[in-house]
Amino acid sequence: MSETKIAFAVIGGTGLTAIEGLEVIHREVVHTPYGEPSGQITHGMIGGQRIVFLARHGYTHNIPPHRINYRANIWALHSIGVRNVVAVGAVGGITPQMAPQTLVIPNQIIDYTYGRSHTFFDEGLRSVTHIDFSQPYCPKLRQALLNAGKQAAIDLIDGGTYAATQGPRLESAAEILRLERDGCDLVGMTAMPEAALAKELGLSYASCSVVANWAAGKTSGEITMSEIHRNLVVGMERLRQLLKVLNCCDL
Ligand SMILES: CSC[C@H]1O[C@H](OP(=O)(O)O)[C@H](O)[C@@H]1O
Ligand code: HPA
Repeated sequence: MSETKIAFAVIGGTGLTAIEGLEVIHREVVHTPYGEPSGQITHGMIGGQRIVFLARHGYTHNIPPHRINYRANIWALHSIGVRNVVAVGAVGGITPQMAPQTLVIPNQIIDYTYGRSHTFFDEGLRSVTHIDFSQPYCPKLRQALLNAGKQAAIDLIDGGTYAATQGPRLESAAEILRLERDGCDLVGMTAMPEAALAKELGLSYASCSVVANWAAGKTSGEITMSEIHRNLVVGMERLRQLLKVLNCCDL
């Protein structure tokens, strides 16, 4: 375990395979009982704070959402002393306020994924353990992110329900209408089981979702990767400014 306290970990997704401006201290290989994480853990400094970074899809973005070893990633972060996890994810916007380039701090999740290794309580002495998941995201860490937004003058949407779909394909327009009827505001493919695994290990976990596109059927025409990447470039720069002032000291 590292000597200096880690203020928080960032799990980066699409559009965030590295944090520009992060002063890298070292990279650490961590093995876990659940297999290998998505890559090495990068230790560094941002805004005068010690943080770690892990690229969820790998540093070359070669692991699709349904094949990510979520258990290894969360276990690895926990094992090196991480207590606060900021999960960054690209999402499609479903409800009208969720326009491309917007940053959202979601407060709820609905899980539509299947076939993923989704729990640490699978076998052994504590196999029958049922964690409370009424608040999937840590309210204190969410508030810290919202405070950072105020401090850095970055508009953030406070709250929203994230639909976690299986992918890797995007959704049909009818699927998005169904998610909307279910009460979802955003759609992405990685919040589950990541959020639940973090909670099983007692980590504070919150997310900053960066809206990359209008979800399927919300505009005419197809969703293109070039549109997604263009919007993520803008959104991720705002995210970087947010991370610089994020204060997790009082959590
Ligand atoms: C069309 S991009 C879809 C891809 O991007 C998101 O990844 P992440 O959540 O890791 O930023 C989404 O969940 C999909 O995996
Ligand atoms: O429209 C989307 N659907 C699912 N995941 C996504 N990640 C970015 N955009 C989307």
